[in-house]
Amino acid sequence: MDSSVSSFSSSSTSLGFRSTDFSPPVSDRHPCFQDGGSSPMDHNGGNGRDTPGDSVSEILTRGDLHYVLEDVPHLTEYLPGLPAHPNPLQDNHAYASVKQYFVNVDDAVAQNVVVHNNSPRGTHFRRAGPRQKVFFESDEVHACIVTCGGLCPGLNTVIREIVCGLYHMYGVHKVVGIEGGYKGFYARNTISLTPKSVNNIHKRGGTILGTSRGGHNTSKIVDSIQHRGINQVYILGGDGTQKGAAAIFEEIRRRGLKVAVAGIPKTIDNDIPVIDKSFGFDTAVEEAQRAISAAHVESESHENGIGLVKLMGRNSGFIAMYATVASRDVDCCLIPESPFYLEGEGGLFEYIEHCIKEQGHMVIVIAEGAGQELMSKSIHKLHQQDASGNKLHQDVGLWISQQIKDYFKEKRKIVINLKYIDPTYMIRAVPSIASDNIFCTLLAHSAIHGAMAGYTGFTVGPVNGRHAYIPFHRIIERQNKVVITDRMWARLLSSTNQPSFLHPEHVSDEQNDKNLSIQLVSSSRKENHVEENNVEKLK
Ligand SMILES: Nc1ncnc2c1ncn2[C@@H]1O[C@H](COP(=O)(O)OP(=O)(O)O)[C@@H](O)[C@H]1O
Ligand SMILES: O=P(O)(O)OC[C@H]1O[C@](O)(COP(=O)(O)O)[C@@H](O)[C@@H]1O
Ligand SMILES: [Mg+2]
Repeated sequence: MDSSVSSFSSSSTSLGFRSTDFSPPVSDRHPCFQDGGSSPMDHNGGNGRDTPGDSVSEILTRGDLHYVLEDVPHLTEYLPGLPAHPNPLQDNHAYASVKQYFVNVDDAVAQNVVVHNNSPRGTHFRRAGPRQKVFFESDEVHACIVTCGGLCPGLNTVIREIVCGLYHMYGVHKVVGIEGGYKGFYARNTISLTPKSVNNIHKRGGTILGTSRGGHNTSKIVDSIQHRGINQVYILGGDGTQKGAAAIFEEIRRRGLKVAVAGIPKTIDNDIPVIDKSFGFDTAVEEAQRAISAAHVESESHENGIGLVKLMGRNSGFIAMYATVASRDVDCCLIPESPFYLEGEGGLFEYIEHCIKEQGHMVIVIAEGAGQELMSKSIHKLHQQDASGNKLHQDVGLWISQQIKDYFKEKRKIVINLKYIDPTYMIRAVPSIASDNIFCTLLAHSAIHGAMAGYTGFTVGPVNGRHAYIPFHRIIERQNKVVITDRMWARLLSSTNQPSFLHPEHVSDEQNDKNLSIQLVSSSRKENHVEENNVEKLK
């Protein structure tokens, strides 16, 4: 068996806000495995669940060897009489021949696949994929798709694949697009989406539906869903959007509606936790290479040339980090997770001077959220937010360009040639690359299979390479950040040779241990050699 997918096979103790007893074996009891298809049982056997309507955020099941399943809700929890039907996929000419096409009902994806002898089995998520039984008949489905937040390469691909997947796999013909993000539910008309109308949209950047920030009014949105007779809601968006999706799901459940809510995580910042990666991220990193290459060419062609590239990354520096490691033309990468300082020993200016003296040029990549604290010390600006409540950053690229120019002109009397490239919107407005298109297709299909099978209140995404249904609360409880004590940041430090920017006076006793590993790498880089045992500490 694949180490990242396991099947639950023991009796269990129920814990958490709601609980599930999986004994006897789930596969005997789950409606998806029942022939009649109209059992009133709930999706885990009608046992141990709280009464419908309770505010629930966690569904935990525990098993042998500390197995934990963090499950997602199912429509039958609050609609216990809901009939199940055979999955029409079994008669689909393309899929009928696939051996074991339907996933086992108790298949789960392990969050942690690195194990030791006797280590606990740990947290698992329900494996995504088609089930033998569905809880919607094809002609009953009225699906809608909405895209929210910032743009991201691949949005149109996901839209296309939801429409085509519903149509071709499940015979669903009623799919509408909500225009302009969440507010479109109550302020705009819907547009009909058919395989024909979406056929070529994956070749375009952006979203054919439009997007927006702000405007999330839960009751107006659910009123609109109810009045339009929509029963499957596919929501594409980042952390803010998934919070909104969670609120919509809770309200739908409170009203007792037969409506499945499926989230598809979208953000080029890659700041969504649990999942391996968000779609469009690879495209953004690829596109960023063009800007970095241009910066490199410019910097190499001028005396004391400095190419400075600003990349997106509000709170997380993944794009900057991956673009840097991929390119190898970058001498310094600055991200929000790794504070830096400008002047003095070990500071940015000293390193820039070292680079231009040694190489004659250098390339700096800076994430938009980096250095914000430094900047606010020198520029006094009111705290501003966008319509969704996200903090609006000041332009760190412009600011740091000016700081570098001023320092070398006034304090070092060195003429430098700095070219600032800001491709931030270019890297997210492009169409997705082929690998992201495949990723988007799988995400769309996983979401469709989950909704058709009656699951709701979930976000779909890859966990250790396997698609899983993840409860909303796990997605929205925190943001994914670059861990500067992990190996990837060490790879970056070793590739750029940049300093760690750990100013001695900023290293508190409490942080000493954490920072030690970074300092070790920083000093060992001078010998062009990173000891394996130090790298181990970076994990
Ligand atoms: N805590 C929240 N509760 C409900 N809706 C939210 C919340 N945060 C953001 N939203 C809504 O989600 C949408 C997108 O959020 P935003 O933060 O702009 O982008 P992203 O989803 O990409 O992070 C907006 O319409 C916003 O109103
Ligand atoms: O100018 P906009 O459209 O608000 O977008 C800017 C933001 O969008 C992002 O690219 C992605 O953010 P979201 O995932 O929240 O959409 C951020 O890196 C950036 O700060
Ligand atoms: Mg966001």
